[in-house]
Amino acid sequence: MIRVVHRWPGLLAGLLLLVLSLSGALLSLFPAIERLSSVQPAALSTAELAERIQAVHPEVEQIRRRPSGRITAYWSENGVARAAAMDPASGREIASADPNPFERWLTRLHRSLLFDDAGRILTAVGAAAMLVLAVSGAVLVARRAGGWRRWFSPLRGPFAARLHVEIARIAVAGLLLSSVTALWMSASSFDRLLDGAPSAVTEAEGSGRMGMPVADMDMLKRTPVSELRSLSFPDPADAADVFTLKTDRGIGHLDQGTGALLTWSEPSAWQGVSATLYMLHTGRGAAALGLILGFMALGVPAMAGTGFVLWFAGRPARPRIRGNVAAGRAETILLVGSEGGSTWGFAATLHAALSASGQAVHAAPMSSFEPARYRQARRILILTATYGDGDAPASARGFLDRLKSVPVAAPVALAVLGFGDRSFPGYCAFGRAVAETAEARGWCMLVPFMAVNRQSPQDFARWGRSLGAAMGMTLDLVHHPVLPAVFPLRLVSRRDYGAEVQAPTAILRFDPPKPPFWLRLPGRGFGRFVAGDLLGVLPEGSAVARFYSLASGCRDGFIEIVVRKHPAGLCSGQLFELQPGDTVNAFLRQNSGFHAGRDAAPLILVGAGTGIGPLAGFMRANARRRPIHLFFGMRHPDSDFLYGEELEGWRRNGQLQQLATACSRTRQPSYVQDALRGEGAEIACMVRKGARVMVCGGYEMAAGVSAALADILAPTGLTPALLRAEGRYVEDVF
Ligand SMILES: Cc1cc2nc3c(=O)[nH]c(=O)nc-3n(C[C@H](O)[C@H](O)[C@H](O)COP(=O)(O)O)c2cc1C
Repeated sequence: MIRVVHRWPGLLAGLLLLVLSLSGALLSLFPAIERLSSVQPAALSTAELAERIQAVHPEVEQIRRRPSGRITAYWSENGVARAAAMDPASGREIASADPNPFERWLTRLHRSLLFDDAGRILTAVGAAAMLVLAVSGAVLVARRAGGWRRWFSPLRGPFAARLHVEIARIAVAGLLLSSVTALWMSASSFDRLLDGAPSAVTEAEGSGRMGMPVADMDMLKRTPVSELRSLSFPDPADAADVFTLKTDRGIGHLDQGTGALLTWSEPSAWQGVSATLYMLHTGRGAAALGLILGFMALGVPAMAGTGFVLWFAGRPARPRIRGNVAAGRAETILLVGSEGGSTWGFAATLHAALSASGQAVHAAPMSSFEPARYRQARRILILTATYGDGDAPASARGFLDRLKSVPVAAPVALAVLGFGDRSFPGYCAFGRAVAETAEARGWCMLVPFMAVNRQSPQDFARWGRSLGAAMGMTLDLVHHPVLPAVFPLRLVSRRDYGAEVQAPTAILRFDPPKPPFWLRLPGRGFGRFVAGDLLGVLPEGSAVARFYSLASGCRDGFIEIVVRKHPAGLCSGQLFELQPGDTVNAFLRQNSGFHAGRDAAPLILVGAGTGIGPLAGFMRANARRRPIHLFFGMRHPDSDFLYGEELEGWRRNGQLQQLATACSRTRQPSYVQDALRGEGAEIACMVRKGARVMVCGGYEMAAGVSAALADILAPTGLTPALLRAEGRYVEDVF
């Protein structure tokens, strides 16, 4: 919803906002230039200033001081009205008082688009659109960063999206201030607010006398020029006329014969607020702030450009769902938990099938779960993937906690379909946890939980049939998976290991693809990556990708993975056949849960076999020499010591502090968990001091490492579960 609120004002008012922001940024320069070029009188009183100017121009009618300090005098000469900027020290003219024609034109453009009232209404609409964009944009930035406190946390994603958010982070405060003050000024220019003109000065009887020199008038002597706004002189032919003095503190009338203060009125609170808002918007009186706001306004063209690119590029990972009914009107609520987008494709197929049978269906991410909004709902269908160790995918964050806390919506039945991969130990574990929690909370289940393996259209169709039966209808779900956008990667080198120990393994290095700039800008390129992210490889003859942890980051200039050949593995078999120059179709998937991070905390890396891949990437990227202890398990050092030479080099130059190996096919077989126990005291000490543990490898190895670590940490009162909760124990397990 908030995204829609952000998108449409931006698209509709984009051009108007460009004109307003660019003209505003240019206008912000004038108060600063004027301030620099004005002579600032030192401790001068209004009486002295008026006397000096009157000495040169006896017919002076008014003296004005601008917030920049510039003094302008107005007088008539032979019946002709004259005005000039004056030197307060000499009372002489120093420059023309006429505003720069370009400034005048720019001001009219900014205030009214060179039209009158219609233009002013349009600029007010522009200011309102800017306010909506700034508020919704701030909420979106906070969401993306993971909370308001993480406002400046590092970003990932397409270049255009990152640039858009980076600029917004800096500019949003200025844009909020500019749009609120602009709205106030528009409203007051239409007399909507109570500021109006300064409160009327009541006429007071003067003495009827004339001729007192300005230099002798007490009130003028007591008013420093720095507080002066204007001083109007009385008509020399009219004894009843008075001096009018306007200062920062109020307005008064002075008797021209005695200098006595006849009336005095101070500005109301509204006028005070109005003057402050005017100053904040124009920078008149606060030139430095004006320059800062002007600079922030320059972010608007950049954000408009990147915002348009993002809108135009759309979200390729998520298919468009046509005819999505509002949550409050739908009988069927379809909640989707997805990270890579493929589950959204299944949801779109289900949505289309149910809509075709006349149902009103609302599809939304699981993170938006809000039963109170589902006023007409009769059923909630949940389609969700599983990630990591039974974790929720990105669009389902917080769902389980919410399910546990909201009251059960009695007439609404629920069904859960899990998407996963049987090769993971926690097969569809998150979907299963959702179904179990719902049942335990007392939700009525429409059909029992079912799992879809590797995005199987057959599994999906089977679930559709049982769902249809429960709903008393025929539901044929024919799903054609949408293939991810893949890039051909060219193999540049390969190193083979492990044949002698029945573990054929290869380190494959590919050239990174270089799609053209116009594809990269909206995020349709290969993307930026670091070690620990995933390479999705699409084998020939299959629509389902296999994922490999990356052993390199984009700064290395190549893409590297470690592959073990499985006896009947389609993908590993094809990868193993590759020779330099051959290509494979692949795409990038971020895996932020398994990044080494940029902090200086020591790392304890534990890996076996191909699990060394991302760990090698962490060491290669360890330019700052943070302490890294590696525990590496292999079969035999003569056969599958992956990265053996590099490890030696990294140890020599400090990128790796300590290496412990365990070999399972030597005369004294040992495993990484044994190596860990061997150095238990040192590990416990490092963990107590803040070290982070990262484990990569097979499920059994990871289970053994977790058990060993539990024993090692027992005396310290810490457990792997506690460390996991703090993000100090992470696994990439396969
Ligand atoms: C990094 C990663 C971790 C995964 N972890 C699991 C898992 O623990 N259990 C499971 O059943 N499937 C796991 N899967 C498979 C996904 O759940 C499955 O491919 C799903 O269809 C992806 O849906 P999505 O594209 O909508 O995110 C994992 C996939 C990846 C890429």
